[in-house]
Amino acid sequence: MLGFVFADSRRRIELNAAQKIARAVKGIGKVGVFVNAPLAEVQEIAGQCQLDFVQLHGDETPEYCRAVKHPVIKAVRIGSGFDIADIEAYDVDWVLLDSLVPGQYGGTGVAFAWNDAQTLRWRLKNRVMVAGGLTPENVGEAIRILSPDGVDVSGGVETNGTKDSEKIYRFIQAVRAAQRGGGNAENHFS
Ligand SMILES: O=C(O)c1ccccc1NCC(=O)[C@H](O)[C@H](O)COP(=O)(O)O
Repeated sequence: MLGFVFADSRRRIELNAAQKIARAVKGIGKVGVFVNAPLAEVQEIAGQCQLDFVQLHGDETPEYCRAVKHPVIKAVRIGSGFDIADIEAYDVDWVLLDSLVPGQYGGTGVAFAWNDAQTLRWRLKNRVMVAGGLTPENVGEAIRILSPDGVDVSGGVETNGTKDSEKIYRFIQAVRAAQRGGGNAENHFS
């Protein structure tokens, strides 16, 4: 999947540019990343860019997620003291486990303690994606520990703030090697 960040971020993409890329891309799931955006705005952009998924990284409630007309990837931030029941309340297609860094909603470049999230991972009925500080070097270990259905990477495949095709290639190779070792993760870049 390919992610378009519409949230406040150095990676934010303008709507026109996202539409052009979305039209050109075939055979890859298109994901829009939002943080606490008004529902109407999310629906409008999702329609205009023909998004396959809406990825919500803010404080969106389970009710908000249910109201979204597109399949939802709900990011939850894993730090000390998270409540599994709160996360289980999300009846969404995917739950994305990301890192808790105060003041940041995503794209932190920080990994969370994968071992501490194993119970959560296996309690969730949703498909599970893992994010946060993944790199070509560590993604295999994250897959080995959590057996996610997908992985999501941003900063770990960048050089000087720009996506780096060589790192993306190595990341995919590392995911495939981990899949051969028993994991089943897909790739997702934003
Ligand atoms: O990437 C951003 O700048 C961003 C900003 C605000 C909300 C979400 C954002 N990204 C969402 C993602 O899906 C990232 O890929 C994910 O958080 C992992 O990022 P990283 O730790 O850099 O791999």
